[in-house]
Amino acid sequence: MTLQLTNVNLSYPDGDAGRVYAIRDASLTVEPGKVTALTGPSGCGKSSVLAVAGTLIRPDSGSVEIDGVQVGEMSERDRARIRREQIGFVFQNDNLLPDLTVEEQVLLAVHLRGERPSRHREEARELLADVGLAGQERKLPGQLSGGMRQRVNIARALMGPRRVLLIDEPTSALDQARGRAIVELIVRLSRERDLAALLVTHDLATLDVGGTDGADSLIRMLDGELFAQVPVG
Ligand SMILES: Nc1ncnc2c1ncn2[C@@H]1O[C@H](COP(=O)(O)OP(=O)(O)OP(=O)(O)O)[C@@H](O)[C@H]1O
Repeated sequence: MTLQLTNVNLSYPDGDAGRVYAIRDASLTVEPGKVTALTGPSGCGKSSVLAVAGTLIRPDSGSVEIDGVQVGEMSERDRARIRREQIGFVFQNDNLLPDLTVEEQVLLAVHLRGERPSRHREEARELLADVGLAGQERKLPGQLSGGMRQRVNIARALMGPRRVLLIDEPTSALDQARGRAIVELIVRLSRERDLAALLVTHDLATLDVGGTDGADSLIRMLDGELFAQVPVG
């Protein structure tokens, strides 16, 4: 499903009646099965773009569409449903709960949707095997490496019928080789599952943009503006 932002503007209140303009007239399209990387200096607005794309924040103006459906104009209740059912989030910090096993972390996503986790055990196991964690299902996060924890995070984000994957700095805690492996995993899963993936990163060395295992395109962001969606070869 295509993710499309068109002419999005976003500002936050900033002290006495001032505003800080985090996103300025930004448009981008992420096609299903493609990974678009978004990069730029700290504070340029990258996380704000993810928050708008993920229906966590309503923009001041402009539209957000998932598969042609305007999500910006939906009620908060419908936006929350879209978020639960269609959008997978992977954040910088893995947010894993220390007392839950790897399998339980992944099944938590199902539980939060109000479904019975026991019905999804097989799906969770297959997903964990797919991200390279077969045999690790009963481990606790404290027993895993940083790269393995990020894989759990990715598996959790993919539980259920996802269409869009939003990823914030997934490699910041990893060395370059492990970071590259995580980006390759995100690319492979996005292709296999036909997900529109938007990946924020500072870590250009892990992207291999235009390569067979790398991101499909790269957008640069500066002071709230997006520049050139480049399909680099
Ligand atoms: N809740 C908020 N209230 C006020 N200002 C905010 C808020 N969130 C972000 N900002 C401001 O909006 C601008 C964009 O922030 P954002 O976090 O989107 O940037 P970023 O590129 O993701 O930064 P980083 O790479 O450091 O995470 C910054 O000037 C920031 O200070």
